[in-house]
Amino acid sequence: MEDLARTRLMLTMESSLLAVIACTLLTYVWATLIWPRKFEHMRDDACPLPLPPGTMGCPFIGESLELCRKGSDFFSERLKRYGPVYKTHIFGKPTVRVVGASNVRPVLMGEHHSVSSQWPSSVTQLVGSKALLSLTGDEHRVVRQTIAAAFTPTILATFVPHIQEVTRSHLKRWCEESEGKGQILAFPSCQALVGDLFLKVFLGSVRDCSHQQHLLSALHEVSSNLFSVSPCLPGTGWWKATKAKKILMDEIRQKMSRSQSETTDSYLRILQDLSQSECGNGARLNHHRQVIEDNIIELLIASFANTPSALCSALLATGREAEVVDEIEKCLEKHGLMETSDTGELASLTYDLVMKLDYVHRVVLEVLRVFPPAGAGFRMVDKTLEIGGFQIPKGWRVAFSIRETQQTTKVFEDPESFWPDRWLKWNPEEMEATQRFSYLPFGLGARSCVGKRLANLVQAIFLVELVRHCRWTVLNPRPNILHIPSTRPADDMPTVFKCREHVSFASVGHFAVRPTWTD
Ligand code: HEM
Repeated sequence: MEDLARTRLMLTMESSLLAVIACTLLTYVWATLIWPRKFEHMRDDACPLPLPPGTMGCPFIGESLELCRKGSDFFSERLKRYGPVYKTHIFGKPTVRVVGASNVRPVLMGEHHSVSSQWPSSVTQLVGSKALLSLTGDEHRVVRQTIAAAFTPTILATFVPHIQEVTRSHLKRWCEESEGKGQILAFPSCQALVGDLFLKVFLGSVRDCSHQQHLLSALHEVSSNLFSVSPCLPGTGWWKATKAKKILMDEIRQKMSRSQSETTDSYLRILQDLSQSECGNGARLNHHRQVIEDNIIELLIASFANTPSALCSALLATGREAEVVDEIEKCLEKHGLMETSDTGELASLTYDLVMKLDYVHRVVLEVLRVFPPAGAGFRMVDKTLEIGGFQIPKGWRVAFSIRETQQTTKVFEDPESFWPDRWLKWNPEEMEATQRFSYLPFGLGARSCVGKRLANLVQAIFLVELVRHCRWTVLNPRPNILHIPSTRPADDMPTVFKCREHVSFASVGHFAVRPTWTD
C-alpha cells in the first residue's frame, strides 16, 4: 500500500516537473521565435523598406519594465546601439522612436493624413472627449482655432499683472521659508507657483486661500496619476485622479454658472465668449459647454505638466551661471526695471515691456534647448511611413524624440554649453526648415503646444521677478536629472533664496499656496 502511494507521488512529481519544463520551453520558444516574428508579419508588403532595428522584449509586456527601470537611459542606450530610428515594444504597442530633424519632420508634418494624435486612455478619459488632446481631424482643427484665439498678444497682455503678482508672492514665500528652514525644495515650489498661477489665470480669483490650496492639491493629484491604469478601485492612482478631477470640474461648473463679473479676469470667461463668437470659430463648435469644460481641465493639466520643469531649469541654469544673471540685470537696468521707489518697490511690468527684454527671451530659449521639459511626443501611424530608410507600418505607434533631437543636432555649436547669446543668430520661428526641426521644446505643426506664448510669457516674467527680487544658491548645482514624465532634478533641488537688499515685497497682496505633497 505504502509503495503504491510512493509510486503515485513520484509520478505526480515527475509529471509536474515535465509540465514546468514544457511550459518554460514553450515560453522560451514563444518569446524568442514567435513573438519577434509576429512583428515581421506586420510589415507593409506594399513598402519595400525593412522594419527598423531594435528588440521587442517579452510577450505582452514588451520592454515596458526595462523602460520603467532605466528611465531615459533606456532611449539613449538604444540610440547608441541602433541609430536614430529603432523599434521597441512599450505600453502595449509596437513603437518606433525617431531622432533627428529629418526623421522627426515627416511625423510632425503628417498630422491629419499619415499620423494622428495618440494618448493613453487614462489621459483622454481625464481630460474628456472634447479636449484638444482627445480630438482628431476636423473637430481638432475647429476647437484648436478657438483655443488659439485666446492666446493672442492682446489677451495675454491682460494677464501680465496676475502673473507678476502670483510670481512675486511665491518668491516672497521662498525667501521667508529659506530664512526659517535654511533652504526650500525648488521643484515642488515651482509646481505650487505654476498651479496657483494657472488656477487663477484659467478659473479666475478664488474666494479664499484654503480653497485655492484644495484646488492646487486636486490639480497635483490628477497630474501625478495621469498615466495610471484603470479600473477605478478605491485607493488606486486612477481612483484618486478621478476624485480630484471632480473637485476641479465642480469648480469649473460653479464658475460657469456665476455672473459674468465674477469671472471676467479668466480664460474660462474668454473661452465662453470665444465659443459663441465668429472669430473663435464659435458658429462651428458643437457641444459648446463640454468643449469649454474639457479644454479648461486640459489647459490646467497641460500647463502644470511642463511649466514647473521650465521654471526649475531656469533656476538651475542661472544658479550655475553668474554671468547670465549679470546679463539679465544689465538688460533690466537698460529698461529702467531695476529702479526702486523710496519704499523699495519695483516697477510693474507690462506686456510690451516684457517683449522688449531680448536677453531674457534668449535665456528662455536656451533653458528649453538644454532642458526640454517634454522628452518626446507620440502619434498613431494611419498610413505606413518611410523614415530614415525604414518603414513604420500602419497601426504602430511612432514617438518623435525632442530631447535626443536637440542633444544630437549639429545645428548648435558647442551644444553642452548654456549660452543664451547663441540665439542672437536665430529666431526659432525664422530658422530654415532643415534647422527648425532641431529645436522643438513645444513640438511643431498642427499639434504643437497651443499654450506656448503663455508659457514663454510666464517664464520671462519669472526670470525678471527672480533677478529683481532675489539672490539664490542651488545647493547641488549638478543634480541627477530625471526625464520621465518631465525633466526634473532627482533631489528636487534644495535652494536658498534671499531677498535682495533695498528691495521690498511689501505690496504683495496675493497669498502663495504651498506644495502640500512634500509635507
Ligand atoms: C514650458 C512649458 C510647456 C512646454 C515645454 C510644452 C510642451 C508641449 C509639447 C511638447 C506638446 C505636444 C506637442 C505634440 O505632441 O506634438 C504640447 C501640447 C500641448 N500643450 Fe504645451 N507645453 C508647455 C506649456 C503649456 C501651457 C502653459 C499650456 C496651456 C496654456 C499648454 C497646453 C498644451 C495643449 C492643450 C497641448 C495639446 C495641443 C494639441 O493637441 O493640439 N502647454 N505642449
